[in-house]
Amino acid sequence: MKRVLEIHHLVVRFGTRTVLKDVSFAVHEGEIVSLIGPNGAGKTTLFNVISGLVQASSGDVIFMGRPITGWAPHRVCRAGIARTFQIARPFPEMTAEENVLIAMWFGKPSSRPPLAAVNTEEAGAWLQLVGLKEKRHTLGKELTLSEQRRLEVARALATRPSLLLLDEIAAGLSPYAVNQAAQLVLSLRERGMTIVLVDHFLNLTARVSDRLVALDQGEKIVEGSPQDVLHHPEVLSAYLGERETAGEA
Ligand SMILES: Nc1ncnc2c1ncn2[C@@H]1O[C@H](COP(=O)(O)OP(=O)(O)OP(=O)(O)O)[C@@H](O)[C@H]1O
Repeated sequence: MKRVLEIHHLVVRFGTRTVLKDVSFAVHEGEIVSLIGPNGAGKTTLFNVISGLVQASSGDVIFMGRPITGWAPHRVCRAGIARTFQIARPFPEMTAEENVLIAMWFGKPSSRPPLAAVNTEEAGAWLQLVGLKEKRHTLGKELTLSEQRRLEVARALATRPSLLLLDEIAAGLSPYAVNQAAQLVLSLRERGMTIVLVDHFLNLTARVSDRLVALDQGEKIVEGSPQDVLHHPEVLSAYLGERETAGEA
């Protein structure tokens, strides 16, 4: 199976603090892989390194076989990696449709048509996919939290990525909206999209993921099927905060 993303021995330091310690894993085409771990484990930092917002101290990010370590965010996006953010930030004074049109335009630098000529039908299709077609004329600032999150996904998809990074799409949502988010991820999987997901809702990640990669305090502690990882003693211990200290009786 083709490797879309490879993380090799990634280390990130902020000053004297090492927040990612020799992390390695790979994501294959069509897979959904979730990064899990308690607060401060390093999940968002890992997303930030992949998407070019944080520089790695050492190690490599390989995308579709070529190193992209240290690339600027716009270059990473145009290479085919799109991400959503924990805090959705649509353009507030633009409609949902205009938000998607901008993303479509941004994602096509080589054959960029004038903005006015970008295809509203295609924008409608992305909005339909995330369940927002009927909100296409609603301003970004008037959408609910759940709708803004879905608009983020539509904007990310509109850049036509080969890899989608979804950061906390279910945080702060009602159980109904969490379920909608899970359905959306599953529908993207059916379309063959390769996805890396960070989410605190373990029953969402377990339900939609092929594999989980568990981090704790910047280290990868285990990876494997959701069933295996969620029952792994080190994962249970990390979530319960019951780490044993070496040397203790
Ligand atoms: N710019 C920064 N400067 C210094 N320390 C940082 C910076 N960004 C993150 N950290 C620290 O790095 C560690 C990992 O943070 P990160 O946000 O990646 O964890 P996380 O697993 O995403 O946590 P959460 O689930 O709470 O979002 C934390 O201890 C955090 O305080």
